[in-house]
Amino acid sequence: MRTPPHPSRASPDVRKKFVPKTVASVPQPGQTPPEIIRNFCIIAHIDHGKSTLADRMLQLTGVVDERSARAQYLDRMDIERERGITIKSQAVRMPWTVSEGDNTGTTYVLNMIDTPGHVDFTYEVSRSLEACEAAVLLVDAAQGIEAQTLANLYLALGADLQIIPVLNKIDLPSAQPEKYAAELAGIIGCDPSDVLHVSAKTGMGVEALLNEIVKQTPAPVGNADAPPRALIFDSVYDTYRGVVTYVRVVDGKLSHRDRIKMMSTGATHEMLEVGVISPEPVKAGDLGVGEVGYLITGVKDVRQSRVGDTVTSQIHGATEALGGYKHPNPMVFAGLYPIDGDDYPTLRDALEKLQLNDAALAYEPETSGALGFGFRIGFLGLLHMEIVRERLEREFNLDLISTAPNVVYHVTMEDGTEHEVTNPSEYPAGKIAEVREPVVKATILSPSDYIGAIMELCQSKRGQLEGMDYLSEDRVEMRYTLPLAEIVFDFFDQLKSRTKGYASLDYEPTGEQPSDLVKVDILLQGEPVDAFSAIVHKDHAYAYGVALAGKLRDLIPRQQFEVPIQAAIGARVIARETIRAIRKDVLAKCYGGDITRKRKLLEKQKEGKKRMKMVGRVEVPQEAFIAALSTGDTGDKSGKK
Ligand SMILES: Nc1nc2c(ncn2[C@@H]2O[C@H](COP(=O)(O)OP(=O)(O)OP(=O)(O)O)[C@@H](O)[C@H]2O)c(=O)[nH]1
Repeated sequence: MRTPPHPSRASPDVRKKFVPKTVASVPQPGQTPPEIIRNFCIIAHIDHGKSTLADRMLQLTGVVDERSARAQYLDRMDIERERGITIKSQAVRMPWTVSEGDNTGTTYVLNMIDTPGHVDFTYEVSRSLEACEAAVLLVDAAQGIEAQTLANLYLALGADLQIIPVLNKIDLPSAQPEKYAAELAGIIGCDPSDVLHVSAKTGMGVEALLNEIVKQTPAPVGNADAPPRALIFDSVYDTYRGVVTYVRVVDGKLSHRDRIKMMSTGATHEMLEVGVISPEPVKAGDLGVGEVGYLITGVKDVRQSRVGDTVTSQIHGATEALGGYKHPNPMVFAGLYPIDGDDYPTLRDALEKLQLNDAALAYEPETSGALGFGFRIGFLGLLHMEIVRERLEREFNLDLISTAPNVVYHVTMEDGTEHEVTNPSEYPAGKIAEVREPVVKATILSPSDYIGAIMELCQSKRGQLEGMDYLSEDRVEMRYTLPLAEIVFDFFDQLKSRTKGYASLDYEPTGEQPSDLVKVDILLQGEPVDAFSAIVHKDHAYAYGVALAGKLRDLIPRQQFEVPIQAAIGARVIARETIRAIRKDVLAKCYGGDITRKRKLLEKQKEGKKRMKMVGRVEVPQEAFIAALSTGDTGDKSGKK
């Protein structure tokens, strides 16, 4: 094959041919003037097509070529890909040469931040927003506005972002662009003709959207001569490189030669690398005002590089941190126990590794009389819990039992002492003056046909209607205050089934309220089984006790003696079931004198016993724990998981 002449030695025409046009004109990291930077994010309700739109933009800007494009390029985690949801935010730098209007031909640097859409990860969305000047508000043209469309819009408006309204999936036959453009324009306060129409799937309208992003997004503003300040909006653990921290530079310059300081803790670190993602990491010397990129230090644990914190340089650093740092507090707790007790050390190591990548994950060891050694784990919400559990089982090959999830209660005793209860079995005994539980502000969006069904559901879950608005003649927004404990069970499933899947839900914590709560214990043969204790509202306690006792009666096999199952509040028994005695003679069917066959049967019976847990004298099969503790399968909290 003939080697082409080196561009510098070739004739001017040939040189043109060999120097790709884009490379020459693409501004390099650290040397990009803020005037040509556009930082934006895409916000939407779950499944409205953010990741697909991001893919299309990567292709159109040439960052990912046709060949290496794969669906949801930015969703890198296996679970993200399988479930089709985004868990961690991602940021990509894309050059875009405007193809229409005033600045046609000018190349800009777009930093796109793909955000997660689920309520559990709202904190990540709010951090990503801080790193941007504009938000593309994406709405499915066949579905219209949903609860998280609104929640995310309010977050974006709160962060002072320019909102670019876009209807997606206009290729669908069921799309109703006119209707939903009017709805969208109504909530933003723009003209329906300002709403862009795209199909992330076919790519239609995406080029026009990129031009519009350049036009509408304000350029970042910052002081280039000030000490560096950069906002951490994401932080991930990489097995080979340690913690990779994603930042948006607000002032000054972050250089790979700097030693840096985390302003919330004062911890300093050596900088090993800075760079940008495009779409794979590209090393750079510096990152200047308005730029979005990553930095790598020797840090091995994401908790030392917290989302929301400000990075500055150790020498001549900034003195004032950027606002808005908030520590994500776990909202839901559950016990996780290995089914095989020998796996406890593996579970401990696995949690340690997972925490490197998940700053919101909190855990501490706990022991249960029934389940043995395990951990009490704090999660941001139920989806977070499911994901952690799935990752533990899948990535570390563990079989786990999880106890029913519960929220954090604050208990004040009559003598004035305070207790924080994250595990029902630690509920204090004695004279209680007040119990407070967390409450949330829930927003439900639904076709107006289901108002009655939603009200009924919320009432049964101790909800308080705070307000109701019609978004259009047949869509309504309902606002409720609800105890978080009622939402973490099966509220969402019930809402979906009662509204044929049409309602959507978003919620945010709003504090605590005093409530009439009691602890219900389950006793087997008079012995309390800690794993089954639950804190429930007084009005639901009876139904809960009856349902769980009934369920355990069906799940626990008959033993050689009678086993009473009781549900009790303190010393007062509220429900009772009995498992009648049986003497199971495995040899009964084995008449005749074949001794080897008899021995085999006895051996088999012994094997079976190994999978039982002894609770007092009662043998409880693992399946009984799993089935009884599985979320939302109990009494008035029934529903599918
Ligand atoms: N017909 C059609 N389908 C689309 C379009 N955009 C996205 N989809 C489909 O809609 C589904 C959801 O798309 P995603 O891109 O995963 O949605 P998302 O908003 O990123 O979801 P999360 O990351 O979970 O918040 C996928 O099955 C896509 O193939 C579109 O323009 N037209």
